[in-house]
Amino acid sequence: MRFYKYHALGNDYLVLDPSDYREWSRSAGGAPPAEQIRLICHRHYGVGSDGILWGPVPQATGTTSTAPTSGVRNGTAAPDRASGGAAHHSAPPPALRIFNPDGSEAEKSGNGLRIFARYLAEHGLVQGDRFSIHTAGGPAQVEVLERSAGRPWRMRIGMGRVTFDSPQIPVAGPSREVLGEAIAAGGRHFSFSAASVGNPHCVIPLPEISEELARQYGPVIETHPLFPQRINVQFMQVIDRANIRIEIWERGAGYTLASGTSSSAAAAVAHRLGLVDAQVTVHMPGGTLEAEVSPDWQLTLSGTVTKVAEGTIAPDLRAAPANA
Ligand SMILES: N[C@H](CCC[C@H](N)C(=O)O)C(=O)O
Repeated sequence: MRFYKYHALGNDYLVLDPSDYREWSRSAGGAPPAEQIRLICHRHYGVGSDGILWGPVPQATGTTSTAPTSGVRNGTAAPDRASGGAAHHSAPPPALRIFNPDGSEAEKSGNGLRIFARYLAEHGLVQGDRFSIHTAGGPAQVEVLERSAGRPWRMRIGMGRVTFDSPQIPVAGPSREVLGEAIAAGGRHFSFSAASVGNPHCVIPLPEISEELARQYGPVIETHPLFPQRINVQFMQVIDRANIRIEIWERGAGYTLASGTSSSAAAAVAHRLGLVDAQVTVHMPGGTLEAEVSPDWQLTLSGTVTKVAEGTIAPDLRAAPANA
């Protein structure tokens, strides 16, 4: 039961390959039980991580569908809008499922995709510097930019098209673009915009932001009734037309040092509100990502991936106390 630990600007993940975990990959859900995910990600009782990258997911036999074999669990069963699981006859792109430390499943992860791309390349599971990875939130295009041995790799990821449409995110209420709306949380009023790059985001522009602000109001907004599938939250400070700074509270993960989909959503909202140009550097506590918004709202992210360690999960971890 091997794990491969990486971080992307301090947002760390464990890659678990289903071929190492037959009991789970052959189970009804085709993935680790939520309780095991919580345990493995636990910072004291487990290996510790901001999430699990479960892949490459075995493709359905017969037609080489590009959709993972089962839908998203505990999260938005986001349809694969890009290919709609259409069958095709070339080898399907490797599929990735993403789990948060609380056991919920996410449709997409920008840092997770960069990390999984490095894992696939290092293990000869893809060829060349350009390939795609299928996620429940749609396919992502990868380009390996730098792969020097023993140093962080740099990758560029096509994150797909951002949408501000309430039904796609989802945000409760009439169908509309969610821009500059009011929300009350924790006794305070904010103006927010919402976006999806496959997973849901609530972006709150403010003149001043801080970790304390994210930790105080993030959890209340994450679970606000406006957001039926919960939501990732970014408090955003616009520095100038080419730089923004965000503090992040992630759905199902809490406070994180960096987030690719959060960077994408924040850059897209800032651009949609006319606050920044199409190329934006996103500054986070863990480091910076370069985001680019195309005229048709396709998001591209570039950033590093650092390998931390690899090892074996001990059998007794799986029997740890229920209150872990
Ligand atoms: N917590 C997120 C998934 C991880 C996103 C983040 N780590 C990234 O790099 O995009 C969600 O439930 O949608």
